[in-house]
Amino acid sequence: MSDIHICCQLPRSDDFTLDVNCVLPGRGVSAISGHSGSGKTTLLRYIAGLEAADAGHNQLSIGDQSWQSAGKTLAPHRRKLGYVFQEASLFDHLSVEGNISYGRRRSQQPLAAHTLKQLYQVLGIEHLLQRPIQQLSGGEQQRVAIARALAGNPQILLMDEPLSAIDQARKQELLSYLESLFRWLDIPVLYVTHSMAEVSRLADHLLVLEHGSVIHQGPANRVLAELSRPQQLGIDGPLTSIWLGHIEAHDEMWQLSQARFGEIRLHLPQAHQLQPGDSLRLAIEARDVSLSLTEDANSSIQNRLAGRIEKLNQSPDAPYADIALRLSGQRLWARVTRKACHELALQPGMLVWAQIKATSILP
Ligand SMILES: Nc1ncnc2c1ncn2[C@@H]1O[C@H](COP(=O)(O)OP(=O)(O)OP(=O)(O)O)[C@@H](O)[C@H]1O
Repeated sequence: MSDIHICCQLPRSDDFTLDVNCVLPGRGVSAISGHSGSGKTTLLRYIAGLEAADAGHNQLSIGDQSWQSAGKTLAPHRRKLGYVFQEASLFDHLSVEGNISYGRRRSQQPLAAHTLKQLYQVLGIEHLLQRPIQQLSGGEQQRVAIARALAGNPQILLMDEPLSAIDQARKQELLSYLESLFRWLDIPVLYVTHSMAEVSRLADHLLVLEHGSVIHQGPANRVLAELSRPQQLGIDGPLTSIWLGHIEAHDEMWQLSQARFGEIRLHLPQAHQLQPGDSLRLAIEARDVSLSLTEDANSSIQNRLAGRIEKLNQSPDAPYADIALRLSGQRLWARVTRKACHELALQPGMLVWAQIKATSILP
C-alpha cells in the first residue's frame, strides 16, 4: 500500500492544537511517542474520524483513498480501520468467537476464513475460541481484541498503548505475539507507546510529538540513534540502539549465531528461529556496552569493536555518562560511570573499543 498522508490543524483547547503535517510509510509499524498530553491519542482519533475537523484545513489519505480532503469527510463508520485500546473492552455476553464474529460482521469485506485461521494461529488464540471472556487473562483478552479489530479486514490498524494495562510478566509474552503479528500483517500499524522496549522491538518508524507537533520522525533506528535523552521526550526505558542486519551463520558447537550489520559482525546466543540470510533486528542497551582504550584480547567479551566517540553527554548530578560512538557506519550508545569517563579521559573524537557482551543481546 502507498503512504499515509496526514495534514491536520486541530484546535482542542485554548492552549492545545494538534498541528501535524507528515507522511508515514504504507507498511510496517510506525510508533507514535511523546509526553503525556502531546497529542498521540488525538492524532489516532483524527485518523479514525472521531475528532471534529474543519475540512478546509485538514487532509488525510490512506494509500490511494482520501478520508479527508477539501470539503469532504469520510464518515468514521466507512473508514476501514481497526482500533485497539489500552483496555480490551470485549463484550462479556459473547464468547471469544462471538466477539471476533462481531468484528467481521461490521465489515463488508471481512477477512477470508482461511486468513482468519492464520490470524488465530499468529495470536495463539485457536484454543480459546469457545471460552467466555471472563475466563481469559488480561493478555489473552488483548489478543482477542486485536483479532476482533483485524477480523473486518481493515486498511490500517491503530493501537493506543495496547500493553499499558497488562502486568509486567505478561507484557513480554504479548510483545512476542505482537512481533509475530507485525511480521505477518501487510497493513500499516500506528502504535502509540511510551515504552522504549516496545519502540525498540516493534517499531520500523518513529514519530515523536511534543505539544501537538512532530519534533522527530524517521526510521526508528535512525531517530533513536540521535535521541540522547529519550526519557525527556516521553520514551521510558533504557537508552537503546537498534541495529538492522542479517544472520550470517550458526555455530552449532558453541550455540552461537554470527550476525552482520553492514561491515560489523557480532556473536549472539543462537537465534534458533532464524536461518542464515534472515533479517535481524537487534536492540542493544547502552548499559550493556563497556569501553576500553585498547583492544583487550584476554577479555571474555567476544564482541569487541573499534569506533570513535561522537558525543559525550554527562551532567554533574548523574553518576553516568552516555556516549555515542560511530562504528563502521553504525551508531552505538554506551553508558559508563562518569568516574570511568574521567579516568579514561574520554573525549569526542577519541578512538575507543566498545565491548558488547554476547549474552546481553538477544535476537
Ligand atoms: N475532550 C477534550 N477536550 C479538550 N481538550 C482535550 C480533550 N481531550 C484531550 N484534550 C487535550 O488535548 C491534548 C492532547 O491530549 P491527548 O490525549 O491526545 O494526549 P496523549 O499524548 O495521548 O496523552 P497520554 O499519553 O496521556 O495518553 C491535551 O492537552 C489534553 O488535555
